[in-house]
Amino acid sequence: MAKKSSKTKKKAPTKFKKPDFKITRKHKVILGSFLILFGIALVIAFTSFLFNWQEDQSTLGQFTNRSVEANNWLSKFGAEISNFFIYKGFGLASFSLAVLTILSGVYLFFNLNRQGLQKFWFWGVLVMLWFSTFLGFFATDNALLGGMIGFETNDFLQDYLGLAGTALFLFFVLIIYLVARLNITPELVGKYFHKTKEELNADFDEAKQESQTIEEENTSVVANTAPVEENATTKTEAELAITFEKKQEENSIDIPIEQEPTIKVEDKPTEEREKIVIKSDNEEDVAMEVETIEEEEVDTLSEKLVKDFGEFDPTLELKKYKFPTIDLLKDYNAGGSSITIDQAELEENKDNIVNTLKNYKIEIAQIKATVGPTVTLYEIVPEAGIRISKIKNLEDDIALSLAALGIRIIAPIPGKGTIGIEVPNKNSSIVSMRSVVASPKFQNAEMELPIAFGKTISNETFVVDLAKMPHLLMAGATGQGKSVGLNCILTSLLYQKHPAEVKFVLVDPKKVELTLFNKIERHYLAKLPDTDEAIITDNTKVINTLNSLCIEMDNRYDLLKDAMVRNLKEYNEKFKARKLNPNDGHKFLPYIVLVVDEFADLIMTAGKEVETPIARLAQLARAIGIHLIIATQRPSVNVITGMIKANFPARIAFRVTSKIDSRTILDSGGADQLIGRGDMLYTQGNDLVRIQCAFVDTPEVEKITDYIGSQKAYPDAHLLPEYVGEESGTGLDIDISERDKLFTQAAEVIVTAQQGSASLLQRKLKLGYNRAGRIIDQLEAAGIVGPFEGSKARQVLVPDLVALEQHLNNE
Ligand SMILES: Nc1ncnc2c1ncn2[C@@H]1O[C@H](COP(=O)(O)OP(=O)(O)OP(=O)(O)O)[C@@H](O)[C@H]1O
Repeated sequence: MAKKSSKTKKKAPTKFKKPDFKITRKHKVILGSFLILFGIALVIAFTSFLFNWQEDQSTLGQFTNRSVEANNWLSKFGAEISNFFIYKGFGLASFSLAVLTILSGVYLFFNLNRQGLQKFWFWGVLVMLWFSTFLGFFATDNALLGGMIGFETNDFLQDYLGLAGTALFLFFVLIIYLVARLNITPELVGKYFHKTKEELNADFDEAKQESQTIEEENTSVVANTAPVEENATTKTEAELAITFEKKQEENSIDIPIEQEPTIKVEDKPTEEREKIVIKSDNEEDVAMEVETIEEEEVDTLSEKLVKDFGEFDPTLELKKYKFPTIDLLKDYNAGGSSITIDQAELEENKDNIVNTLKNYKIEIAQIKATVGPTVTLYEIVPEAGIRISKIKNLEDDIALSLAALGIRIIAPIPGKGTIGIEVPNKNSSIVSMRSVVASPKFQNAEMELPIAFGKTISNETFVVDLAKMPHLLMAGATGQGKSVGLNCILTSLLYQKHPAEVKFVLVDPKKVELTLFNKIERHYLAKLPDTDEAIITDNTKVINTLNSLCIEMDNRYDLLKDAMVRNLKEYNEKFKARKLNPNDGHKFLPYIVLVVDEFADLIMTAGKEVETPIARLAQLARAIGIHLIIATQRPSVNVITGMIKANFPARIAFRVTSKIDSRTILDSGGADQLIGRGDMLYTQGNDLVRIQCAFVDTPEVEKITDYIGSQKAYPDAHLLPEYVGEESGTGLDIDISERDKLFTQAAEVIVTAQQGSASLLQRKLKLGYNRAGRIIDQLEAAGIVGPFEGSKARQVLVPDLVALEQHLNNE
């Protein structure tokens, strides 16, 4: 059974592939009403043409001449169109064209199943041709009967088949129509006559009964047989429906597909139902019909929803939300380019490099400078025969000779075969957040979570996708630009993502760095239920939040599994296309970005309790749209453990104090040679990129958060699932007074869904696993759900909400 229906489902998308343009419900109503009215106009014009066609002959062909008047009720238009269809076309049979037009309008207007209409057209055109040809026999008497087409077709057939042959041919076509379309079979005709005979007999007997009581027996026999026969031939709609249901029961063993007959069939026009009933003698035909209907319904449901309501728009609730404008950000290089090229400085540095290298007997063939915002990269091509390893070994000596802070030697530059020496500029320029946000690279970024970090050494805006990272580790000594870096990340997301699309969970033990984001709590922040502040400053609460995120992760995985998709993007796309039912717990899932400032502090106070959920999230959360950004001042190995490092391929190092720290974070030196103030190295597993982090000052962040905060917000911050620590679990509460606050609500959820599962409560009430489990135990104690049954959901013992209310009142 299942095999057959799945087969039809698979085939459907290719079979019914539609062209690109989309007809919405509105278009259908407009087009439908037009067709209905146009069809009516045709009927009027055709009817009038029958009476006025001779008078109107003279007006034909003078459509543009306004002085010429036609007698047709629709004037010249009516005369022309009727002449075209009736006289030159199909004669009287053209009326069926008008009827078909009206029918098409009705189908569109009421959004009925298109399949039925296709059948109407097919058979309608056939009937029209048949009648037209048939009436062609009499065309010599009256030209209007069959029209030109009817006459010509008839003439053509007669040339080849003769008069009798043509008549027989038409008769054969009539039989095809009666059998294939009206399902009239000899048995049915026989039954009809038989029934008529029976009815006549019955009437006759009844009449007799009134006068002769002796014939009573005879009448009762007839009455017994009558209802059985009645099913096959009575034509009223209600009776036909009942007949079909009866037939359904009888056929249920033979029909090879699973059916949902009542709904599907009720949706079909009466005409369809009638057909099924008459076919009732032929079981296979009944099955085929129902199968086609089912296929149509299943395949087009989401498409139909999308057509009627459009794609689901997650931003609808805050439809008027305005993204922050660029002018909220300060332009630090107002009136000029962000880069100042000092020719003298370039010359001096070049000479310095050439001379220093000469001291080590390294000749240079070529040198090229790329000026960046804070450092200038000198690319050197050494003379032939000089080994790169020699330069690499002399790295420190060269740096010392050049005597400048922040020199970094890259030997060789990956993929280029040259050697790079980065020398800080005497006058570094600030990379403003405004310049990176306004850059086309960021504006046109087709990324899930685009972040504009700043500018590279070649002055290009550096934009990466947080969703691809998928988690970020950030380290740097104090005062080197970490907090600015975090603000830069958050600002980037605020400029690109709607509140419905991304939520932040902010952990800020320093209590001051991220406070400004409190203003956008109800727009962008996520928090635990029953907490006042969304930004977490207390280390113990962090543990609950992290565990809650783990629950959210598990819930999301369940939803993804249910939706049969692999990641959040696919899930949301499917949800937007209305292919997931919100009644099954599906909803649009925003990205969640967890930002932890001062991770070292957290590890020191909470240790393993924090590390475990962080590691778990880092390992598993990438597919379900939870991304972690962790910043720390102290990149020591007991803070950034192997487990954490393994799951954070994307790392940023601001200036650190020692080479060891640089190694801990980047797995290589270099971060100790940075110059600070936002000078950073970024790696996503392979190459190191030196970037000048964009600068966004506190007043700018304040302006942005004020701008967002002043707009209409959601009623509350995004609520994460509740997590109740293990230690606070109290086991089974039999005592009514100790019941959970959400007990009644939970009971209602369980009874409504008739499914006694803790995960349902978790989803619906956003509870932690433990709390949901406890409530289930309480529900069991209260006799609302049955006992634990292994992997199966518990049985719900209360049938509906009314019974539940009674049950609780009686306690
Ligand atoms: N990208 C940048 N461009 C220019 N100046 C910067 C940049 N980033 C930071 N600075 C300068 O460095 C100062 C310190 O930056 P920030 O507050 O981000 O340091 P931090 O690493 O967070 O320090 P701490 O860990 O002590 O909080 C800023 O006040 C600013 O003057």
